[in-house]
Amino acid sequence: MNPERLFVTGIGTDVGKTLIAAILTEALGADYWKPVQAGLTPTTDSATVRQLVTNPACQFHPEAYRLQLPASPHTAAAAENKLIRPADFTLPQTDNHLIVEGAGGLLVPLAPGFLIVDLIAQLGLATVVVSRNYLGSINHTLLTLEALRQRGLAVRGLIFNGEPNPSTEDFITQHTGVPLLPRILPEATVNAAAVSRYAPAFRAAFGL
Ligand SMILES: Nc1ncnc2c1ncn2[C@@H]1O[C@H](COP(=O)(O)OP(=O)(O)OP(=O)(O)O)[C@@H](O)[C@H]1O
Ligand SMILES: C[C@H](N)[C@H](N)CCCCCC(=O)O
Ligand SMILES: [Mg+2]
Repeated sequence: MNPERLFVTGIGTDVGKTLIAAILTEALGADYWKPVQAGLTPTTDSATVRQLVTNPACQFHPEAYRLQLPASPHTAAAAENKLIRPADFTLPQTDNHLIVEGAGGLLVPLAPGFLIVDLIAQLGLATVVVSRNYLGSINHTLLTLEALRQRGLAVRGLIFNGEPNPSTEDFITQHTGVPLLPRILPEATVNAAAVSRYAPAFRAAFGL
């Protein structure tokens, strides 16, 4: 069976990509890679996923760029007199399933003329899109899905995270025809137990 190689993107920053990357990593027993980490304190996304995952099959690959400033990666890089180079991004060597987490949303800049969406295309990965409900999230979700469609990039599934909103979710689903993966509810505590609870539904969704 071909391993799943998925890029977790979202409709913006703070929508739950790291939580969902942890759930996918746990569910598939996958490797995890965050190519660009902007902001190192209080913690990194890779360290967070490490804490949330208990499946011993999971391996963690080092970031290509670790930048101090919690800002857009192009800004965080400039603050350290660095320029992010597309050639520095090559997929980690593994035969395992691989979950890759972006930074912010799809059109976040890494360098002049090089956005997160260009990185997805360069790596040749299918996407998982995370949407979180807030007023304005319909527009952000449709724009994200349209940008992927225009570039011919595959969507393995859309995940609604947080407080459900049936009217919003039904419109997005019907308008785009995008496949859905299991939804994530608001969790009182984001911890390994919560991640483990969602893993079986995701294993089933991936036919595992
Ligand atoms: N379903 C949920 N229930 C409770 N808290 C959540 C849920 N989803 C996300 N959070 C919390 O919301 C915050 C932002 O989530 P997360 O860090 O996963 O966002 P992100 O999309 O990965 O952001 P970034 O662009 O910085 O990588 C975190 O504190 C996370 O624990
Ligand atoms: C610092 C933050 N948590 C993310 N790592 C980067 C978010 C970049 C957003 C840029 C933008 O869309 O304006
Ligand atoms: Mg994250």
